[in-house]
Amino acid sequence: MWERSLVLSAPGKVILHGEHAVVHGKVALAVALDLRTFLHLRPCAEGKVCVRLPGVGVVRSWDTSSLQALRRGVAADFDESKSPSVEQLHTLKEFAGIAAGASAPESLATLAFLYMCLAISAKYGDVPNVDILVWSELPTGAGLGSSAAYAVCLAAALLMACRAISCPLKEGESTARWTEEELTLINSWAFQGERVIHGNPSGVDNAVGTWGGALRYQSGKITPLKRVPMLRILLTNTKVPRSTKVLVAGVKEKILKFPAIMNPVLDSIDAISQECQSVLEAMPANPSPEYYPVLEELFDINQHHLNVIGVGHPSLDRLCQVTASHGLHSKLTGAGGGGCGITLLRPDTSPLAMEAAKRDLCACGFECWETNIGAPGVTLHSSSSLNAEVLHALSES
Ligand SMILES: Nc1ncnc2c1ncn2[C@@H]1O[C@H](COP(=O)(O)OP(=O)(O)O)[C@@H](O)[C@H]1O
Ligand SMILES: C[C@@](O)(CCOP(=O)(O)O)CC(=O)O
Ligand SMILES: [Mg+2]
Repeated sequence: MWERSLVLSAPGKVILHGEHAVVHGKVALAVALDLRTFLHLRPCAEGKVCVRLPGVGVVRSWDTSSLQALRRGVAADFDESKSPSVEQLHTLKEFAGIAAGASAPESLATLAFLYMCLAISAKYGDVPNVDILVWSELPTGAGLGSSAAYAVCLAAALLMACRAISCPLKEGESTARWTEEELTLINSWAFQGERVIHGNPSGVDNAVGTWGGALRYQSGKITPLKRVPMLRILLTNTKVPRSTKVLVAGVKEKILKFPAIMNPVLDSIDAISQECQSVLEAMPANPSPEYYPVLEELFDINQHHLNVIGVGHPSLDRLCQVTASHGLHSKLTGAGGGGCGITLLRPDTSPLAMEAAKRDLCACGFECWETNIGAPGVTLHSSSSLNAEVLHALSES
C-alpha cells in the first residue's frame, strides 16, 4: 500500500561517450552516479495535490477537482507512447500561470509535474491526492541528468499513487526495486517528463535513472554493459549554467545546415562509443595502466568532436587544459555548453597528482569531486534505511 509515507530515489548519470550523437540514433555509453534525487510521497488528506521542489523554488498546490477538470479538457490523447502536444502544454501553462515561452527551471519542473500527473492519472484512474517533495544531491542543469532523475522519481511515485505499479517494499526490508515490466513502464513515463523538459531527448538519461549500472543505449535499445571495470572518474562542475534543450536544438540546426560536414562527426562519435565499449568489456575488474592510453585518446578525440558540433565552452576548454597539465584527460559530459566535465583517473595516478589537479581546478572557480559509478537505478527506501542527510531534508520540509 502506498498510503503510508514513502521515499524513493533515482540516480544521476555520467555519459562516457555519445552525448548529442545519441539524439540522432548513435550509440551512447552511460553510467549511473552515486548522486541521487529523492522523492517523498505521502497522501494529501484534503483533496489536494501538493508539490514542493526546493531545488528550483517551487511550492504549489491545486485542488484535485480542478486538476480533474483540467484533465478532462486536455486528456483525450494522453499516452506514454505519444509526445506531449504543443496544445496540451499550452493549456497546462495557462492553468499554472506559466508564460508561453518560459524556460526557467521552476517553469519546466512545474510543467513536467503537471503533465505527468494528468497523463498518468488519465490512463490509470483518478488524480490521486498526493503530497510530493523532491530534493536532490545533483546539481541542476549541469549535465548529470538531474532532469531525468526528477522525471524517473515522478513517474515511479505517480504510477504507485495510481496503483499502476506495486509498492514492492516488504516489512523488514530496507530497499526494494520493481519488476522489469514495472521498470519499463516507469522508464516510458519518465521519458515523457524528459520530453516536457528537453523537447527532444534521446532517452538515455531516464534509462540510466531507471535501471542504473552501466549501459549502452541506441534508439531506445538498452543493453547493460557485460563488464564494467572499476573506473575512477573525477567530476568537475564548471558552474556555467546552460540548458540541455537549447544545446540539443542548436546541434540539430547545425546538422540541418551542414549535413555533409556534421553527419560524419556523429558517425565518428558513434565509432568512439563502440570502441570504448570493446575496451571496457575487455578490461579486467581492476585494470592495469596499459588499458588507459586508448581510453584517454578516445576522451580527447570526442572532446574535439563535441567542440565541432558546437557544444563546447571556454570553461570546458580551461578544464581540459588544467587537467592536461597534470597528465590527465578530460571531456565534457551531458549537454555541454558549461556544466560538468569528466576526467579519467588512472590506477597509477598518484594522490599527490590528483590533489594538485583538484587544487588548480578549484582555483578556476570549479567544484570537483571523485565519484563512484554504477549505482542502482530507481529504488524504494524504508525510512529506517535513509541516511542522516536524507532524514534531515525530510525533517526540514
Ligand atoms: N530536483 C529537482 N526538482 C525540480 N526540478 C528539477 C530538479 N532537478 C532537475 N529539475 C528540472 O530539470 C531541469 C534541468 O534539466 P537539464 O537542462 O536537462 O539539465 P540536467 O539534466 O543536465 O541537470 C531543471 O530546469 C528543472 O526543470
Ligand atoms: C545531450 C544529451 O545527449 C544528454 C543531455 O544530458 P543532460 O541533460 O545535460 O544531463 C541529450 C539526450 O541524450 O537527450
Ligand atoms: Mg537533462
